[in-house]
Amino acid sequence: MMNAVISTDQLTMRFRGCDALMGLNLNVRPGTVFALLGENGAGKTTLIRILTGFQKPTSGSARVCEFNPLTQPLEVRRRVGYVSDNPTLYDWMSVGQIGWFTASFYPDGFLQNYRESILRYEIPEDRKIRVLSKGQRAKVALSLALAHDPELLILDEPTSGLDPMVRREFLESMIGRAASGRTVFLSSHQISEVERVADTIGILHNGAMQACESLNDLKGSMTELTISMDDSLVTLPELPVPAVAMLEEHRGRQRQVIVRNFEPSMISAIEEAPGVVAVRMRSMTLEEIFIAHTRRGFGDRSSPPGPMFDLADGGEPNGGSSGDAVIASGESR
Ligand SMILES: Nc1ncnc2c1ncn2[C@@H]1O[C@H](COP(=O)(O)OP(=O)(O)OP(=O)(O)O)[C@@H](O)[C@H]1O
Repeated sequence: MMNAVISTDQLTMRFRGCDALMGLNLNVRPGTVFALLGENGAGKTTLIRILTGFQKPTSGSARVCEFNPLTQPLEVRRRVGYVSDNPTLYDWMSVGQIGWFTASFYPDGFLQNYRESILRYEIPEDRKIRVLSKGQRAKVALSLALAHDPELLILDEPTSGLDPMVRREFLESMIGRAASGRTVFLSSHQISEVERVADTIGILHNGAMQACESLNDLKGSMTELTISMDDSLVTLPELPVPAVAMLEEHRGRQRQVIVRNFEPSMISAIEEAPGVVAVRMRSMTLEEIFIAHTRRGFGDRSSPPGPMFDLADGGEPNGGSSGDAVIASGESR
């Protein structure tokens, strides 16, 4: 079995006036549902276009199913099903014709799988693509991408256009694919949906991977502490090793600190520090973790002295931070 279905080495994509990807190192293991999360413009589509051979990177390299998408695009496409965020289908064909046409590029079994999928989605085969609703087009695109039962399914915003019921069923079917050893790599803005199905999460921000780990590890490693101090000017106590403060906000005498590697047993050490009145800890949802990772200043606190955020001053850093921070190495691990 291969070690990584997708691997990238220092993958960099520079457009004129824009660094879309900045030295990305990524490994996606087989049999996983990997969710790539990122804000608008984070570089998700650029990464997917490189992985599918549609875009040549400025530097660095990528391998998909052990092939180079640039020099071995056919090998890659044979093994990969891909649905872009804006699938282009031949509008003048009917739903049946496009299946028949696409089947000619794939081994036997494609057409039968496609027709079964279309039937399940209740789309008439004789309907022209051009008159389909957005959701029906998405269903046709998904049916085409899945009909050759690909080793790797790459989906860019797969559920946009699908109604909630179909979205849920579709995403849950991805868990079954992963259980059978196939891999699903999807980019999404729908964090709560992703949380139900993904086992590994990558958070991309300004072209750099801020976090890349299993959902359980990511959720288990991040904690929000609310520390009440007896004076708003007292500095926060040092956190016990290996806890690291990643982001800190002031609200008068209260500090909200997002901490990596915090253990409940550390609370008493903080409570005993000078100036500390009370400490509360709370685990974070994936959505909160995502928002924290994409905030200005995240990670700056991991290399003290970090900037302080004062909400009373409109949330702007007053510690002199410039630009966006990255955690530790700034790479996926
Ligand atoms: N062909 C191009 N020429 C110039 N800039 C580009 C090009 N393609 C992408 N970019 C820029 O690269 C950055 C990343 O874009 P990308 O489409 O990868 O983001 P994304 O994470 O997929 O965003 P969204 O969630 O909005 O789809 C953006 O700043 C975008 O403007």
